[in-house]
Amino acid sequence: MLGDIRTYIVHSIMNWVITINVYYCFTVTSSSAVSAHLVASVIVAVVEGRGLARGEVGMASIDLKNPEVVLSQFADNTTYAKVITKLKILTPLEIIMSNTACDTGNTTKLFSLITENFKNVTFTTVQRKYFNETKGLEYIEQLCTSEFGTVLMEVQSKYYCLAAAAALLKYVEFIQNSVYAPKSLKVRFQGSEQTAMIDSSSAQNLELLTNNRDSRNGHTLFGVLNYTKTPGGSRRLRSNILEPLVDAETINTRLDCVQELLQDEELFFSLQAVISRFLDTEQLLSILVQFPKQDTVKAAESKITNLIYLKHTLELVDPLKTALKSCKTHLLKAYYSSLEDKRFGIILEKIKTVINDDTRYTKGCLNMRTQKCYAVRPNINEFLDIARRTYTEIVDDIAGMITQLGEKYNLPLKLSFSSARGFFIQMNAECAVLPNGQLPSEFTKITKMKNAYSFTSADLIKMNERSQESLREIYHMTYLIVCKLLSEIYEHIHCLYKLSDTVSMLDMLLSFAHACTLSDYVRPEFTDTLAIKQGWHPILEKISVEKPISNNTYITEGSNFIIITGPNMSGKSTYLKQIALCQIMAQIGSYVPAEYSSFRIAEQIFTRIGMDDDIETNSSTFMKEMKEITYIIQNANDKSLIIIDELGRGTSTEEGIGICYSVCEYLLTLKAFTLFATHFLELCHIDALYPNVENNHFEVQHVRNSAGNKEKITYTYILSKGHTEEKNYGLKAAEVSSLPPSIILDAKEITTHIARQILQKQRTTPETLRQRAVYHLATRLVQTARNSQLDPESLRIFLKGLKKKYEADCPVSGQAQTEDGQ
Ligand SMILES: Nc1ncnc2c1ncn2[C@@H]1O[C@H](COP(=O)(O)OP(=O)(O)OP(=O)(O)O)[C@@H](O)[C@H]1O
Repeated sequence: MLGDIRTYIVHSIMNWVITINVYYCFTVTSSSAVSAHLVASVIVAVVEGRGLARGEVGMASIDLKNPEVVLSQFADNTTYAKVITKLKILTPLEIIMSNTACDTGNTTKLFSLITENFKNVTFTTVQRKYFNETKGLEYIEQLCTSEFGTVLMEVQSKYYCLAAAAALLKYVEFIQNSVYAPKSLKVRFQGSEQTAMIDSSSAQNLELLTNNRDSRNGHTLFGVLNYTKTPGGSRRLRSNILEPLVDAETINTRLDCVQELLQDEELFFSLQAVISRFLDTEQLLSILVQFPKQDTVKAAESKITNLIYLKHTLELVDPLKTALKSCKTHLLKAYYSSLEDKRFGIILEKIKTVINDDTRYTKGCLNMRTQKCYAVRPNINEFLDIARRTYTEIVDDIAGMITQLGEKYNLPLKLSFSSARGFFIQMNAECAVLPNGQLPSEFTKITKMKNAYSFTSADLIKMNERSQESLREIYHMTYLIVCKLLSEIYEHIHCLYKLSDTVSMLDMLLSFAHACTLSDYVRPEFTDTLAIKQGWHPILEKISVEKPISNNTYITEGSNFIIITGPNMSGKSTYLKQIALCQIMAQIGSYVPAEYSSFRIAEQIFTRIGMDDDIETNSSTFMKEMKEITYIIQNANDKSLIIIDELGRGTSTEEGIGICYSVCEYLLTLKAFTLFATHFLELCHIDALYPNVENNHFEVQHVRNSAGNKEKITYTYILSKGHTEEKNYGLKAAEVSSLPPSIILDAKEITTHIARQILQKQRTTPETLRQRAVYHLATRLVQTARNSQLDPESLRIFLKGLKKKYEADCPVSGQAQTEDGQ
């Protein structure tokens, strides 16, 4: 009987309510809402060792939307680059540190650096006593689910991350006004060695998540790859882009999946259809594992909502299994088996004993309100059934009243609902003829939006209150039933961790496959060589109408330092970024924009790009350059990929060349793969001293106009061997710009004059003549040595000796000068 009434009410409300203000109390699942998912919700506690242990840092973080505690502990250098990078990746909402880190007059360097780098993040200090490793261990023993219990072995003697965990969990329970249920959290220890490190300024330079032009648009690597359907999927993609994998086997396992998804269209579409119906499973878990300290109506309503979400989520397990049933690759099969966990079925069965079969997650606040109101099966609580009958009658009365009012005033009135106003009346202004152009005085709180009037009446306000009152009763009684139900299913709930992991991973892999279908990407291989055949820039492809010009890349251990030259606007920066982006794409398990590609796994990716001043840290262009290059020098190793796009441009030419030269020489001592773009053509000659240096340049074409008197540059964006032969290309680029012709003419004259003066001076000084002779001799010797049958080691020793001699004879400022003064 009650079931019938309920069905009747649901239908009648649906018929009467025309306008429903859509309000998702849970995060919506469309990809357009991605930015909303990226809103900061992570709290991090950081603590540093004291005395001899200074530099040893412990971190613990938790995402308020995901019940997973991530612990890490590592030794950092004096610039605290690792801490800052890790924090930037986490994009925290709040950072917690010990009050002893900022004792008056005794602020630690780590504290100053964090506050300097995270000016917009809430910063909280708590007493040092809360950073207590014993308490931390207790917390983890108590809260970590048995499935992730092995973490205890990993962190047992890692005092700093345990101390950070203690402060973090205490603090989060305090601010959330709730406690975590025993054995309910996933706790993970994250060693820094499992992922490649990309520092935050490189992430910015490469436009991984945001671009320098507009933080909202999707012209970023994230934008290129993000076709995820769930908030968890987009979060996973984001974190993978910032921290790509370094284990070729894991990457290949992912690539196998992407390949299968691309080859099996049916699998792709059926999987995507199921995945897109999932809600934010991590957030759901996060709420389910917390017990509110106080029972408020809001808390009650939220628990009921989440139980409905839980039912919705569990009902998707079977369709997901069906979609995965015939898959072939290892990872997809593993996900299929993880779904065979019996606990999904057990929880769902238990839920169904209390919750109506047809109760489900629906969009729209009134729909959800109705679902919550009638969620519990009839005959479980007699008083609940009576309260729901009362509610039904009130809603019926409200609907009847609106019909009567419409007839009374002969107006096309409609009943509407919003979470803020409750029930209210709406009327299309165009369909109504108002006496004296005014609404009857009975109507109050009138607002007009476009062509629709919204208003209420004193009676409707009273009825709204009554409906709210009876709803509160219903929620309260439902809440008690739901709590009892949840207490029965708690022991099984941790299978949801597996599910959320499966869903977010599948979502990300589907997203990679989706991106591939829109452009011809290729599956990367992992070898000792970075070889890209006809690769292109994925973000440029998204922005431009025409497909970008593609280029080859070939870097090996024997030829690991590539100097790139070419006029302004010829495509150097684009090419450098394209290589780093392809490397990241490959290391997260995505296909890459190329005809063929092979990568050497990079443990770190460094970039130095751009000429902007950093207003935030009050650094000049030059200082910013120096800071970035220092960071690279301090942290790079043989497995790094280093991209340097112009260096030493913020100071005088001679000093700039000097800096570039010495930086190159340092980097040449590493086996890192380095790409170095420069306008200092003097640098190109370094290949004479180092056999592992290679010169490449971007070609341009000169086209004369029909009268044959004016030359125009055409950019080919094609990379060729050797260094550029172009001269005065700055002036040529300026000609294309809107700089007035008179200024350009002046500039040309001055340039010619200065060049002539320099040449004159160089030709005449005995020192220059000597240097030139040494240079030519050195070049010839190198060539002879290369042509000889010397084995690589002897050749290296020979060249090193030669270099020393050359340096002694020929100081840096005069090093690479050739006859025409270049
Ligand atoms: N491969 C390409 N295909 C098509 N267009 C390209 C390509 N490379 C670059 N471009 C276009 O040329 C513009 C300039 O390229 P880029 O900034 O890479 O030049 P650059 O050589 O680094 O210039 P500068 O030396 O002045 O910094 C880009 O904004 C892009 O629109």
